[in-house]
Amino acid sequence: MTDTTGTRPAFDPARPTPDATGLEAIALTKTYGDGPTATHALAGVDLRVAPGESLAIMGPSGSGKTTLLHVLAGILPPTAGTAMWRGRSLADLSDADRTKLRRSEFGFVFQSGQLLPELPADENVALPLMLAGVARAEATARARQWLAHLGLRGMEGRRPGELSGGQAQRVAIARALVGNPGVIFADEPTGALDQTTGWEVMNALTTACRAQGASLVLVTHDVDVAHWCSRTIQMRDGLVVGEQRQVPTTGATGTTGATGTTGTEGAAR
Ligand SMILES: Nc1ncnc2c1ncn2[C@@H]1O[C@H](COP(=O)(O)OP(=O)(O)OP(=O)(O)O)[C@@H](O)[C@H]1O
Repeated sequence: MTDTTGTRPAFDPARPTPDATGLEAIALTKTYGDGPTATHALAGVDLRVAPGESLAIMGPSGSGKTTLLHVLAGILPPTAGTAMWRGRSLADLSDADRTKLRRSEFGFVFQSGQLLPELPADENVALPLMLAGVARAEATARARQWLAHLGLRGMEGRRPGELSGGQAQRVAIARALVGNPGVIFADEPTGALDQTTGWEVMNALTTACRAQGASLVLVTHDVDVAHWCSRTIQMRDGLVVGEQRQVPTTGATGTTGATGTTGTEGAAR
């Protein structure tokens, strides 16, 4: 399948490329503005996230974490370099195909506020399926299954304002996963929650990602949250400056993650 120019492969979720490799960033840079006020948010990031891998992105405020997440997810275009999903450069896709890819292959969980306040939980979760063309009855049935799976049986009809912060985040997780995406992008998903609720949400998020075989890319300031992932990278001034692999925390054992090896400069590939 090609785009209207006949030169560019269009995204076709039914036909992943044979060398499908998950997410990849090659020499990514992102500059906001220009001239003397330009901000170099990403200064050359190389990164791979394997299928099914969970990656935490940490670093001081302003180090480029959210920018990296947004460029990897195709929300923001890079200034230079390449962001790839399953061997395809996101920049090579038309806007329509990039939107299609985000809807079908990527799921998103943000700190808060991403649910539509006027819709009940089941309709919030069903929405991405309906946008992808799934009939309402089937979309709602699948949404309710996910809500039950995440411990929200009986809350399908509640609007976001009638849910606790942790319950609302689990609805958001259900919405992110209902379309069976290959990767979940999460930006401070527990940032608005207390520690206990944050633990429950991370348990739900990582368990669901593992069950689906989805990768997880998570931005956090909280080392305990990062420990739910199998790898952590540290960013500073738009660069990856360190990396640890770790045994992730799992709710099944209740253990916190133990750091395995500690990487050094630019060790993210
Ligand atoms: N839309 C924008 N326009 C201009 N500069 C921006 C924009 N978004 C981010 N920046 C700047 O880019 C740099 C990186 O921002 P980014 O939000 O990626 O950092 P971060 O590590 O996620 O920060 P935080 O932990 O505070 O959320 C910062 O200096 C920020 O001020």
